[in-house]
Amino acid sequence: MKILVATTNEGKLREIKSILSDLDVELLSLKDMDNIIDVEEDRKTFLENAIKKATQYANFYKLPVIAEDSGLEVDALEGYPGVYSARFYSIDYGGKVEDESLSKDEKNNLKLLKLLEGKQNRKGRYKTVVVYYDPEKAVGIWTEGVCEGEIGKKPEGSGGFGYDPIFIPEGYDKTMAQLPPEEKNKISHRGKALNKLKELLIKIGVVKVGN
Ligand SMILES: O=c1nc[nH]c2c1ncn2[C@H]1C[C@H](O)[C@@H](COP(=O)(O)OP(=O)(O)OP(=O)(O)O)O1
Ligand SMILES: [Mg+2]
Repeated sequence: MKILVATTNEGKLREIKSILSDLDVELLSLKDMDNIIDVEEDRKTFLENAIKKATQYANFYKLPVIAEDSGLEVDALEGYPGVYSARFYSIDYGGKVEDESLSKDEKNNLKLLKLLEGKQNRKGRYKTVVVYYDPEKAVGIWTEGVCEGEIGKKPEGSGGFGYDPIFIPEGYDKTMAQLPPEEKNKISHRGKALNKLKELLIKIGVVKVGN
């Protein structure tokens, strides 16, 4: 069976495909589709945004879909960036970063480090909500994952994506970007949520293990 991994984020796509690689399914990406629709993520929670992405993509492409909404919540910033994580650099909270020579991820990380300058409490966590939705069978499942950690003082490492160069997982003394992908997938919010989803999909007979 085919499942569309409906994300525009290459880093997420890579990790989702790797974590689900033991399933007997063909994982498609938006690049395999003839045309790409844009889903506005205007909801207040990861769950609502993930449901919106999963249902809109699934109903448009008439395929079972896995979609995800995730982000970083920082205690000293009242939980920001949260659902604004992808476009944190461009929102009013904490000011905007307009240096067009930087990538979106670099602008997000620069803004976060600036807002945390001199702050003792650097605790934060990655959160994700993953939604599986099959419009034909009217099956919808969602799972969530959290990875506790803290924000480092400067970017380190070249692995992963997004906030990984400044996110130090609990129990580690290096950033997520300094961990090999398989190690990140074992401890990450995404790995936890997708392994829960895998278990449920196998339990209800939607997928099997083995290629
Ligand atoms: O493991 C992660 N390591 C580092 N950063 C991460 C991670 N997981 C989410 N993040 C950050 C990246 C992005 O700035 C935001 C997700 O935003 P989010 O809207 O869910 O994804 P997105 O817009 O990149 O792609 P899409 O919506 O098409 O799935 O949180
Ligand atoms: Mg997004």
